[in-house]
Amino acid sequence: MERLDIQTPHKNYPVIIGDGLRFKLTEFLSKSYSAYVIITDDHVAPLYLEDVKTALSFSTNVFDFVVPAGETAKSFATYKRLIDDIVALNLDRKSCVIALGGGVIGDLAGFVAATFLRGVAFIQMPTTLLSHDSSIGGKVGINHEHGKNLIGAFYHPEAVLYDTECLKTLPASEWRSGLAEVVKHAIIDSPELYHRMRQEIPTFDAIDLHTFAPLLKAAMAVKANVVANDELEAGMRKFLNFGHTLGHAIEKESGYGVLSHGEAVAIGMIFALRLSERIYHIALPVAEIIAWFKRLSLPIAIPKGLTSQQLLERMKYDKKRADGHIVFVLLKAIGEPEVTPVEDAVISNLLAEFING
Ligand SMILES: O=C(O)C(=O)C[C@@H](O)[C@H](O)[C@H](O)COP(=O)(O)O
Repeated sequence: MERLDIQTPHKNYPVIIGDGLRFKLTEFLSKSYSAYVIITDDHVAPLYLEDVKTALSFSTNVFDFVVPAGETAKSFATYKRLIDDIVALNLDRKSCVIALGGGVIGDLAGFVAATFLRGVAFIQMPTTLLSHDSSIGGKVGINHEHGKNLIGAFYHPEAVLYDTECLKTLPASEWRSGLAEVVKHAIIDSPELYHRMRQEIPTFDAIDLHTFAPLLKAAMAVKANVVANDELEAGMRKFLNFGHTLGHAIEKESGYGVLSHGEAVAIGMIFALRLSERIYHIALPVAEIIAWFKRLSLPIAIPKGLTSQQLLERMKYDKKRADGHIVFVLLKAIGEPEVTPVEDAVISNLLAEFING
């Protein structure tokens, strides 16, 4: 079992990583709660919900809510349904929400926890590779018709319990999605971690959980360190958004679920690398990264049918925008991200080239 400690000005909490944590969940609860509300989805529920309920069987107040799997669950409609059902239970403020699932469930359940009775305790139990990222740092929320994650809060969990046994049942598409964020953490962190990952995960087929586990922990440590230094995204936390400015626009414009979050971020990273070269007049190892992404089965091109105008307009809703400009996380070198406003015309020209070539 491994442990990372997240320390922020507002909250300290542990991230526990290990096999079979769902069976011993109570060992990691720092206190008991008046009720437990498990929120999960219809892919995860048949696999792991009963295990978690069994671990909580000492309590007579355990409730579970199962939502449809996928990004579309991060909606006002699903949020309202959950809040209506939870309010009807007449629970008190000593209740605890448990998010059992991937990034969508963590964001949605976390937003329910942050807003029900102005905030109740919340535990993240990530079950996917992607949620190595989203479960840490307290970003919770839902999507809006204008874009991803536009409604939300910073609301930390009491603990993150990452049962790595759940990764064994993940489909390949979920592995790809999570892999993109693992790789992102290396690219923004340091040449050392980037080279280590390139060597140790040369291809998608070469991944085995045993050798991958230390890399996953290294990616989580990058995230933990950034969050500890900039809890509310006033500065360096924006670096974690590398690839997301275009990635979120692609996800939204192609229709949630067509590409996974990680796949859209992979394309966004390639675009941000090209934009970095253009704006800073530097050479980055873009060809090397493209070749690596291809071996990892990650997409590198904008899906057919999307136009530069459409993506530009969508990016205008990005949360990083400032003073009328779309803001990108660019790279001066591997491990040297920088937050930079970019003129619409520059984005638009490169998008057109990216789409056509
Ligand atoms: O935790 C963060 O900060 C991140 O930006 C991590 C991202 O990888 C993650 O996808 C996040 O949900 C995006 O946040 P948003 O603020 O752009 O909605």
